[in-house]
Amino acid sequence: MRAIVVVASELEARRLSNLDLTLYVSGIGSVNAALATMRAIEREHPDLVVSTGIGGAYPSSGLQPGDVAISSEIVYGALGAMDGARFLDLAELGFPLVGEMHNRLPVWQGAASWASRANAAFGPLLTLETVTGDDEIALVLERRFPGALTEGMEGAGVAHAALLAGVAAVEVRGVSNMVGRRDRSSWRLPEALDAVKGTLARLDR
Ligand SMILES: O=C(O)c1cccc(C(=O)CC[C@H]2O[C@@H](n3cnc4c(=O)[nH]cnc43)[C@H](O)[C@@H]2O)c1
Repeated sequence: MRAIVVVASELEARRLSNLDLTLYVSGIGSVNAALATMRAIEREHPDLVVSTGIGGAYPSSGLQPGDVAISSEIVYGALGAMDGARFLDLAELGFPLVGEMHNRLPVWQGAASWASRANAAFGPLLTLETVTGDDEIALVLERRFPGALTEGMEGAGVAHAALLAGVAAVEVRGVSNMVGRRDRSSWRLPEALDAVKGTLARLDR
């Protein structure tokens, strides 16, 4: 199986080097991620695209900085409409995203066994356009998507482009911070990326 890896930043790519995996740097956000994935697929013809990097863990996930989460599904967490305080997702609005799919995008069938082999948490991973910086909004997102483990800004873009190209995708987030009130001094980038590196090394190819 030929796998390629998409990360948002050069900093992440540097820390994940020496893995014998082809790395693409997309830039921040789901649009950058989708465009970079599309180009990478045209060039490399992979069987699997792995979206990875640092991410924030939701308080109810039980995860801590330095832990890793692998996606059971990749979710556009804010694509929809607000009706007062109620979030209406694309299904409720009646707008399919791709085929019959709405906010939740499927992942590679090997994701669960990879998570168990790598001792990583396994569950829904959210994609947002904004880093959540408030405890109340973190709670709102947890209620909107029960069981969500982490948030990042690229996974759904990668999964969306891969889905359109007929290629499998999976997201892997190393927890750098807890989702909630912004406290940049508590972010643990090296620990998160070293944990991602260990997880990528356990990918069966
Ligand atoms: O606020 C800052 O000072 C700051 C400094 C460096 C980086 C940032 C980012 O916002 C990085 C966004 C980047 O990292 C991923 N990420 C990491 N944690 C989270 C999160 O809690 N929520 C959403 N995204 C997160 C994301 O995928 C981006 O690639 C800020």
